[in-house]
Amino acid sequence: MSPLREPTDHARRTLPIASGAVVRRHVGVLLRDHRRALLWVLLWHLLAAVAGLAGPWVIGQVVGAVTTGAATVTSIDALVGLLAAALAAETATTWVARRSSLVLSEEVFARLREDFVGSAVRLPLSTVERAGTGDLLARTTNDVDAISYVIRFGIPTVVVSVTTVLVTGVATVVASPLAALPLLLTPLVWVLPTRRYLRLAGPGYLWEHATYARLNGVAAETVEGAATVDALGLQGERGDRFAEALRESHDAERYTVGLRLRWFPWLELGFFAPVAGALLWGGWLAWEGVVPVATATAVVLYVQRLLDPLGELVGLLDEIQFAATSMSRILGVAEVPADRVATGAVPSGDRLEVDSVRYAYREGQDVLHGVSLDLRPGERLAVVGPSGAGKSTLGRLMAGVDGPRTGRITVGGVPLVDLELDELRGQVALVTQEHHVFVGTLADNLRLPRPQASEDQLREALDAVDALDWALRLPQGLATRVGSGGHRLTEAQAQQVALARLVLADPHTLVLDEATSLLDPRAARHLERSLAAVLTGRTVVAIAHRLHTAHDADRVAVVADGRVRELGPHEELIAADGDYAALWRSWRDEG
Ligand SMILES: Nc1ncnc2c1ncn2[C@@H]1O[C@H](COP(=O)(O)OP(=O)(O)OP(=O)(O)O)[C@@H](O)[C@H]1O
Repeated sequence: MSPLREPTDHARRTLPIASGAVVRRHVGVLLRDHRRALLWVLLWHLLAAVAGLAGPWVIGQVVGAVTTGAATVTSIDALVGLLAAALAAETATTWVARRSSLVLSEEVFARLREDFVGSAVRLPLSTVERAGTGDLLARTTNDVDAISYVIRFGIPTVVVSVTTVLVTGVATVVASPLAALPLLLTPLVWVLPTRRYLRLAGPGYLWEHATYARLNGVAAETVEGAATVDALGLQGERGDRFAEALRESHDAERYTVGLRLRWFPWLELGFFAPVAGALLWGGWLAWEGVVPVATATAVVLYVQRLLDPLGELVGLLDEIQFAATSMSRILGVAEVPADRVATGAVPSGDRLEVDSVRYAYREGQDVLHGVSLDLRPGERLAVVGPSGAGKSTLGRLMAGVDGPRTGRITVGGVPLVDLELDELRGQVALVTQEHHVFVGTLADNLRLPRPQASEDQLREALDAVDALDWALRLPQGLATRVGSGGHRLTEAQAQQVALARLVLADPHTLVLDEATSLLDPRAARHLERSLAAVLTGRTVVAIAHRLHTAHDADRVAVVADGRVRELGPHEELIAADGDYAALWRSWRDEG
């Protein structure tokens, strides 16, 4: 039983899957947008199929002439000449037809891929985090590959096969409706098993795809966390997870292979029954003199000509079914609702305000319960509290990464989620330990927040974070390629690049979440200097996991159980002798 018929927690948390109707509509739009090219492709294939009809007809005439004794050398020569001309015409039209359908499928695939990339890069961060990278990775790789195969090879084959089957089928019936009767055997044998197969294959393939997503997720997580796996000796545990994900994939593949195995024998029967029927029935009709030998021969050859295209079509039906589920997964990415809608409102001032904010990662489980905070421009606010209290969540909301479930977080009176992302990043930014260096030059990496920044501005930003020296010493200076496969930057250098980007983005408010805690102490001290340079003159919310940073702040907010318990300057909170004073004493005593 496929687990997707009863959605599991995993299935609920993955990205959406588009319905069959959406997939059909989208395919309709794709075909409509390429209808001119499609019409040409159909026309060429039609010509090729018509040219292909001449062969069996000529052979039928030769057999008829020989068996009735009416053959002369001249008439046979003329027929063979006709056969050669028909073959040449078929070859030429088939070549043109195949070429035009390959060009069409490449265009359709390119469009689909561009649409998908467009939706994928617009996905809200919180959605990607909740779904895990595995699901998105599987959609970008396995699903795109499955569709690519069907579009590149499937569309041309379907067009060729359908036109050949239709044209040849019509020619068979026109040649002799009576001799063509065995053609009916195919649908008779196919209908029921194929309906059953198609009904079960859709959910089966969806399940199979979901298991690939899990497998990709486990693989990506293991590679990303390789150092942790090594340090904590988690090889066994990761191995077990792989085994479990593989087992599920194996079960899903077994299920779909089982479906195919039960369907294929009926297909085979449907192929060969009309050929055998046409031979026996046509032979008998000719023997009895009901139809001429030439016609019976042509009909048998026509029916036999149907075998290849029908075989291709049926083989593809399975691939198309598989690709249709991939298509639902790819189109599903576009169904994720935007987590912000820019209203065009312009903030008046730099004041960040948090008003009665609630937030839940999972429905019905709030982790922030009505938080309110008013940041004074230029101040430094430390947010402290026990682990799991909601500090990082509050930080993400204050930086506009996620929107609150209820309540408002505004800058200059405008909710953060009403701002364009570019505009938002110029107002407030989150600084974490994650600092990805993208593949490209160092200058490309620095220009991400400000594509128009001049070389001098890049140097100034690097200088501000004390990184200009090493940057200029790189093999090609700022033009050095960095990121995966390029010049390797150290952790501290990568963090400095991230800080220099902040200088270029120039937000008035920064939310710092444990910015330096993963570095070795020497690098951390150096980085703290760089960080201090970036912080100067800005409003700062520091998610303080070590209390000494709280001591230096203008005000301290104590967060516990998703609520702000205390708020005020360090000295005042100590004097009040509440939660903060207790935390402070225990930290000082440990120190
Ligand atoms: N991505 C997530 N999905 C579901 N729950 C989450 C997620 N991130 C955090 N939580 C939960 O939200 C609550 C608040 O977590 P948060 O990380 O904000 O606390 P914190 O005070 O920053 O803790 P720490 O100091 O340990 O980082 C915790 O109960 C945590 O388990």
